[in-house]
Parts: sequence; C-alpha cells; structure tokens
Amino acid sequence: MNATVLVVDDEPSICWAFERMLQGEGHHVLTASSAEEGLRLANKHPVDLVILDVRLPNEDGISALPKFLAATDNAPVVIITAFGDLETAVAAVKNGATDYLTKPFKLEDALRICRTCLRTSFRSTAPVATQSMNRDGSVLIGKSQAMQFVFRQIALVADSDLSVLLTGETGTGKELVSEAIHRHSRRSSKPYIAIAPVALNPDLIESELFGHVKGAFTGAAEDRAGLFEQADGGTVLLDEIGDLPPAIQVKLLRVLEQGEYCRVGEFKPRRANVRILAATHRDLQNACRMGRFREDLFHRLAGVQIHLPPLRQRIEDIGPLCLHFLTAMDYAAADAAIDDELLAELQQLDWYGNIRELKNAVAHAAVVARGRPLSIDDFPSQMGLVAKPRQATDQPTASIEEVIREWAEQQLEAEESASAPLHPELLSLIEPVLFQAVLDHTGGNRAKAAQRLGIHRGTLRDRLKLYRMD
Ligand SMILES: Nc1ncnc2c1ncn2[C@@H]1O[C@H](COP(=O)(O)OP(=O)(O)OP(=O)(O)O)[C@@H](O)[C@H]1O
Repeated sequence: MNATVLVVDDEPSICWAFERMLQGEGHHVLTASSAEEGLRLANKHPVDLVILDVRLPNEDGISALPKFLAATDNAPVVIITAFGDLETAVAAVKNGATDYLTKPFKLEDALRICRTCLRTSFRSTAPVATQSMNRDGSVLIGKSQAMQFVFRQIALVADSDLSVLLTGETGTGKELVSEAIHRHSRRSSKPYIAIAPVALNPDLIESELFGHVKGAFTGAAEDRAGLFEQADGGTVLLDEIGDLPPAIQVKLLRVLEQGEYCRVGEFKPRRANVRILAATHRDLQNACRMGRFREDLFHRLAGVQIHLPPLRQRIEDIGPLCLHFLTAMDYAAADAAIDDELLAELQQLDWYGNIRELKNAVAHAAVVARGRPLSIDDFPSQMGLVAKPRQATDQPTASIEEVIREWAEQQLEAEESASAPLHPELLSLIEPVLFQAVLDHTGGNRAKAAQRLGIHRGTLRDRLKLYRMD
C-alpha cells in the first residue's frame, strides 16, 4: 500500500529522517514546519497518516490535533513529544492521537508505529472527545525511557475498560500507576478501591469482595455489599493478586468473563460494573506452572501488562524523584539540595525497596539536614543494608530474563546442531545457584529447603547429588 504521510515538525532533521524512512517503504511524504502549514497541506492532499510534533512555533501539536483529524477524515495521528510526562501522553490520546513517540526515539520504533497505524483502518473511528485533564492526584515521575514507555502504555489503555496486570518489584509504583489509569479513565468520577485480598481474613475474602446475605454464615447478621458493589461504575485494584486463594480465583474469572458474581449465600447472580486492575510482584507465569495460579485467569488478566522496572534499571529517574519528594515537603531550595556528587552516590545503590525506599530515605535525610543541602550522612544508616552498593560498574544490572535470553542466543549462535540440549543445560546452570541460596537460608536444612523450593525432598536430594552438592 502506498500511503501519503504528513510530517509536521519544525526540526528539519526529524522531517528528513521520517522522509527517508517512509519513502524507503514506498510512501509519499509531505513535510511542514508548523501546524498552520501542515493543516494547509492536509486540506489540499488526502493524507493517510500524520506525524505531529507537540512543540511547534505557533499553535502546539496537542491543540492542533483535532483540526488535523477533521482535515484528514480521522487519519491516525502519531504525536511526537519531548516533554515525556504522563499528562502530555494522556492529553494526546484523549485528543484523538493513535500513538505517540518520545524524543529521542529509535527509528525502528517510529517505523513500527507508522506501519501499525497504516495497517489498521482508523478512518471509521471517530476521535475520542477532548476531555479536561484531571491534574490532581499523585504525580508519576520518570524521565527514563522505561518510564516513558510506561506513560505511553497508561495513556493508551486508560480510556478503555480493559483489565490491566501491573507487574514489578515492591515499591516500583504499581499502585500509583493503577490510580493514574483510573484517574484518566472515563470511570474517574466513580469510586476507585484498592485492596490486597491477602491482607484480609482468609475466611472473609469472598464476602469482602462479593458481599453476603444475612445468615450466610455465623456472624452475617445482615445483608452486606461487597467491594465490587461499593465500587460500582468505578475501578478495583486487586493488589498482590498472586496470593489470591484458588476458590476466589474461579469467582474472579467469572466476573471477568461473564461480568457477574453472587453474594455469599445468594444464588442469583448480580451484574458487575467494575474495571479490574491487578498488581503483583510475583512471577505469575511461574505461579501458573507451579499450579498456584489459574492459567485462564492469568491470560484474562494479562491481556494488557504494564511492567514497572526496578529503580536500579532507571537510575536517571533518581534525581527527578528526589527533587519531587523534596519539593512536596517544601524543602528549602529543593532544586539545589542534592549536588552531583551525592546524586552519583545515590545512583550507586541498588534500592531493592525501589521508590518507596528512596522516598523514605529522602524524607529521613530532609529531617536530619533541616534545610541545608543534603549529604550522604543525612541518609538512614540502614539504607546501605537494604540497598547494597553495586560491585561492578555503573551499568544497570541485567534482569534474569535478559541474562537467559543472551545466554540462549549465544548458544544458538555458537552452533546449529548444539551438542547439549539447551533446557537441561540451562537448568544445570540455574539450579545449583538457587539450591545453594535456599540451603544457606535454611541453614542447610534440606526438608525446609525442599518445602521453600516447592519440590519433593527426594527430588532435591537427587538433584544435589547430580550437581555434586551433597
Ligand atoms: N514514578 C513515581 N513517581 C513518584 N512517586 C512514586 C513513583 N513510583 C512510586 N512512587 C512512590 O513510591 C511509593 C511506592 O509506590 P507504590 O505503592 O505505587 O508501589 P507498589 O509497586 O504498588 O509497591 P508494593 O508492591 O509494595 O505494593 C509510593 O509512596 C509512591 O507514591
């Protein structure tokens, strides 16, 4: 398909890059350096895709966006922004943008987005009406590429009713993202309820979620609405979803698939009008493999997954986060309170408690420093224990998935007809490390180690023997 793409950007290099890239795909490219010039072209030529920069000389891209939709009969519009905050992303999508790119971007990402936009016919879809932005609530800070990607995902899913699974280590901001999704959704005027079922009395989880009728169990003195009823029309965040008991997993699946549930002691189903968001710091796929989490529920929840990377993999966010926390507590001259040397030291830590740990550490340091610029000595002494300085270089630690992928690719590259089969080979690398860590933790007690590992004691014994660890 040969399409006409209109690129509106006052940076000639960006126009040039798009021109080269899209002409290479056989498309015709028009370029403009202002919204006004772009609109003139859009009114003159049939345009299939618009690439629109936010920052333009006169009218900005976000406010000109509806005009481009009108002029192009709702052609898809990809917004380019250098501002990279969540509000801009959401404003772009709410004003009808199909997708957005944050500068600097990789050309391959831009090309992928352009191809998707051109492949899908958006022309029949009316643009989403402009809505006023709700700017209150907690702010999500992040200038790293990883957080830009998260903002983009939030903006794209917020206005739909899709379930979203939020994953990431503790303290990475899953709950904050969940709030942001609700705040930017069409349910924002309705209740938002976050609950961790695991924190509830196990006997009462079902009644807490779905309600009960009088006499359903001892102590049920009267009818009671559950969480799903209280949140009617709004959003529910189920935190720590990985710990949900199996019986409740089945009932949740019913809510997700059929949109109905029953109060405890009642057989007539009720309609559920809630959007369900779920969060976990666990590896749910592994929990499925271990039989602890229903696979059907996992797939139903994980249709859209937003992963919050650990802070140690986005250390460029540490400076803006510190500034944000200090400003929020009205710290004197907050923007000069952390110098480059201190920032470099903070960036050296692993922050296993992630942003929660950083926030508490900054609050502690602010109290100790009482208005003067902060120094490392103002931070809590145990910070070093929770967040150990990295041994090696400044490079962010590769995730276990990255390490495994790299290893697998190396093996596959090395030889086509690999000598050792890869699966047992990988297990023989992973298992000894895992077993040793668990045995160290249990003081060498194998029964406890087997229990913690979730394998039979005999299996553990055999594996230790295999690895000559017995
Ligand atoms: N990007 C961010 N910008 C500003 N504050 C953040 C950000 N991410 C997290 N925080 C703050 O860090 C703290 C922890 O965040 P949150 O509770 O959302 O994490 P979580 O991933 O849900 O943690 P857990 O898994 O332990 O429930 C909160 O005080 C939150 O306001």
